[in-house]
Amino acid sequence: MTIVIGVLALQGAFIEHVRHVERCIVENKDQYNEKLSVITVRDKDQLAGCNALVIPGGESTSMSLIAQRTGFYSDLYNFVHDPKKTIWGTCAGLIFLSQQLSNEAKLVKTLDLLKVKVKRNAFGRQAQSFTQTYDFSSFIPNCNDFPATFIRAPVIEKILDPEEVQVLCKLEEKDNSGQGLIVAAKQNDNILVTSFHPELAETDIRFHDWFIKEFVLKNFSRYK
Ligand SMILES: NC(=O)CC[C@H](N)C(=O)O
Repeated sequence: MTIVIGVLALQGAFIEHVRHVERCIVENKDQYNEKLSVITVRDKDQLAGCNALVIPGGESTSMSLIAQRTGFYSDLYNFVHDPKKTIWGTCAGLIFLSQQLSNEAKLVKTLDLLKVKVKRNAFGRQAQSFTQTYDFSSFIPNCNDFPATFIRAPVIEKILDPEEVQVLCKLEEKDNSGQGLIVAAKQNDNILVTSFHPELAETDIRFHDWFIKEFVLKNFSRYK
């Protein structure tokens, strides 16, 4: 049996995720206890064959509109709400998964999964995009120098259910209310979200490797 990781390919930076997962499979296969493959997902049939789904960065309004217009929204909704499935949303993917948006909420019909309130474009416009090295070693072993790219990135403003949602990374910068900016979190043990783009760290596959080991493989063995 092969575990299939799908990357939602309606819009946005999906190919970079596919390449990172492919590299993990080639370079780290000896460390994985199951066979893995990666596919792009554009329809119900492709989704049906997946154990995990990565929702990439891009534009959450477009992603949601395309999903609704193509009739794919309800299949996506059911997939992400199934605890047997493993989910990772980056940037627009995080927005698309969230329950509440604090700004421009009417523009995005979300998948209503992640129990948080999110602020879109929290760092400003495209020109304020940046890449910075962060220490993620509190949740990814030995990963103290990861280049994280933020592009019109959202932040998590509020955790709506602290029992289910755990903050993984909070930046020291503060928002208007003096809160640190939450840029990575997990819900239960099968849902990961990041404001930034680990798939844009050109030669660095540590984040994707950690997602595969910590989320995809563990969640698969939980329901085996
Ligand atoms: N890089 C990104 O995914 C940007 C997200 C975009 N600002 C949105 O609201 O969907």
